Amino acid sequence: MTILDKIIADKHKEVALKKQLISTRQLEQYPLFDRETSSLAKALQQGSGIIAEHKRRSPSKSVINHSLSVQDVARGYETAGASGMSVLTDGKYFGGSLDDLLLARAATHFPLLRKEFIVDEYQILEAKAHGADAILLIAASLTKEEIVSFSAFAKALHLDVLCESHNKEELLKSIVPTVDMLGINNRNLKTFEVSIQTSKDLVTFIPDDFVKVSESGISNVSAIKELQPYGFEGFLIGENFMKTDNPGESATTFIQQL
Ligand SMILES: O=C(O)c1ccccc1NCC(=O)[C@H](O)[C@H](O)COP(=O)(O)O
Repeated sequence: MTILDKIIADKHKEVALKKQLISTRQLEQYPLFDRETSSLAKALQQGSGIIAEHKRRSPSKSVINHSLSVQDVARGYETAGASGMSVLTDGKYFGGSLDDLLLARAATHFPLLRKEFIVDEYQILEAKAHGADAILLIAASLTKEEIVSFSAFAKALHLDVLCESHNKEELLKSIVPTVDMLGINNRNLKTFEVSIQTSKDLVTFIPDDFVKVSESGISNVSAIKELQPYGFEGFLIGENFMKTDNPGESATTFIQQL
């Protein structure tokens, strides 16, 4: 069983429990549910292309940073000129929560991605109700039919969709018209090794009408300069910023060098 299998098995149980407490109808009545969203895909094309992540810990790094307030991190990223922010909302493996998303929303106006392991439409409603502009779909844990239906559901709520892959098979099943951004995740989930070569190898299979995003293991500006000629317009960066005392300041220095 891989770490992703474990996370997904837990996620199914978590969603089933939550549904007993808060119905989809109640989620639709949350004040933020009717908020007008902004497009993360467009922001990537028009700005720095950096999606800066809030990430306290992860299966590959037990502690990254637990001492910061999410609203300070969010404000710092927005001021730095990031095109958007990824907010991890998984609690068990990443130390995140939907409250993090809500606080990041309250502190900023730029596009927010709910970074979650989505297995059910319910989580897409939660994303919208807590102020997200975009959701992540992980091809490794979804069927093609689920990618089609979840992305269509998100688009109907005016949320952008980033669908991420680790290999060619996952990428090919992610090529769906209701997906806006196709992400290549550079982290091998069996070994946790990261290599931006994965992005370079797989990008040839991405049609030009999708925004191309490279994710994970980006730790310097030269990686971005290497990836841009391959057509990447989005770059998801977590640990490199979050491991510092001031992620916003780190993002500022990084973006100024682009
Ligand atoms: O980061 C992990 O260890 C991880 C393990 C299992 C599933 C997903 C995982 N990470 C999620 C991400 O995709 C990254 O947080 C994101 O791309 C940023 O990566 P990085 O810049 O390397 O922190």
